[in-house]
Amino acid sequence: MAVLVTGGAGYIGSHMVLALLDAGEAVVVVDDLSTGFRTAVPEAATLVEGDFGDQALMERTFAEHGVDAVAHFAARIVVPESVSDPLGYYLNNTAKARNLIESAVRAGIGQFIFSSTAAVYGETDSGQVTEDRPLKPVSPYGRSKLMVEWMLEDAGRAYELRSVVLRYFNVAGADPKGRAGQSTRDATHLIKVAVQTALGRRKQLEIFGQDYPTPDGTCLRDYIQVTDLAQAHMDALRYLRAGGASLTCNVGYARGYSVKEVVDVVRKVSGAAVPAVMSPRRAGDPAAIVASNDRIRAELGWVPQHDDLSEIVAQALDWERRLHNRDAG
Ligand SMILES: NC(=O)c1ccc[n+]([C@@H]2O[C@H](COP(=O)([O-])OP(=O)(O)OC[C@H]3O[C@@H](n4cnc5c(N)ncnc54)[C@H](O)[C@@H]3O)[C@@H](O)[C@H]2O)c1
Ligand SMILES: O=c1ccn([C@@H]2O[C@H](COP(=O)(O)OP(=O)(O)O[C@H]3O[C@H](CO)[C@H](O)[C@H](O)[C@H]3O)[C@@H](O)[C@H]2O)c(=O)[nH]1
Repeated sequence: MAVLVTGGAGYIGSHMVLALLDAGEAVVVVDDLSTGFRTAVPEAATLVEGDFGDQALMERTFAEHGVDAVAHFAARIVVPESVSDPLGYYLNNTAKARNLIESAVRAGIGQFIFSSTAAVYGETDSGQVTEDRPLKPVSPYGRSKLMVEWMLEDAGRAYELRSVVLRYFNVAGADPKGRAGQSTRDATHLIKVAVQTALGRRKQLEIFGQDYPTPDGTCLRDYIQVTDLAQAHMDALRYLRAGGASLTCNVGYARGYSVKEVVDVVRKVSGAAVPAVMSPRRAGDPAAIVASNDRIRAELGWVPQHDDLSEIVAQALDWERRLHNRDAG
């Protein structure tokens, strides 16, 4: 038995690969290395370099490795890029996911875990978002993911396929043992940008908008640590293998931090000034988005271990230093 991880050379997928290997699972990664890194895949896992939408490749890989479950992470993930290249996003995130689901069904693989996103909700009020909230994504990225949720729902009714859809909130931090972290080139995520600024790799950071209807006028987000997120997938895998029915869950800590609060924590943890300038709002940013996590706790028994913004920032700083030393070396 093996678990197939698409996008396992990327930021979040590589943490899932570590969690699986730590649990003694056999792991096959399929990744085209478009934004991922060969070095992010440990030797104990098999890396197949290729496109997860290539049905011949996937069906061969499923058979060769005795795959019993798929964890599908691979995608394009930059919201503004999805606005300028929607068809590219619908191809990679939606059309190829359709092929992958079909390949899994043909191969008789009935267990599927899908990386969805809080972006499927669109604008919400500042309260906690429950999974049954109406879904009104405001970006092609969010829509490209929501269509995969629908395909899984419909395929689950028609075929022997059960899925857990995990809607991640804002993912941050790194493996506490320092084995993995976010290496994304030209990253746009707030915590990554802020720690790069703290370490002098960027001159300053921009705070996008300070006139939102939030306590300090900057956007509120729910920052979820990447190892806790990987654990949610491990809980989902156990649940599916035990025969659990298809399920959709948020993954977040049910607590929001403003952009200014995040920058202050980065200043405190790094001891650096972190120069920040006020900029206009960024297109497509909802004011506030915070998870309700009652369902994932109840249904999957998920218990977060790293719900501490200072710890998350310290991990991101540590990883950034390692990256720099590696590049410098
Ligand atoms: N980072 C976040 O805050 C966040 C939030 C919500 C949801 N997600 C979702 O989590 C998943 C992983 O995101 P990430 O932050 O690790 O991104 P990432 O860019 O680091 O990882 C994506 C991986 O998929 C690979 N890939 C892309 N297209 C491929 C293809 N056609 N065939 C094979 N491999 C392909 C890339 O090379 C990369 O290794 C994505 O599905 C994303 O939508 C991320
Ligand atoms: O340099 C920066 C970067 C970000 N921000 C602000 O910080 C907040 C968080 O922004 P990120 O870019 O870190 O994350 P997003 O909330 O835009 O989006 C992330 O979380 C979403 C779900 O909530 C999606 O899944 C998406 O893929 C993922 O990138 C936003 O208010 C943004 O405007 C800044 O002010 N300056």
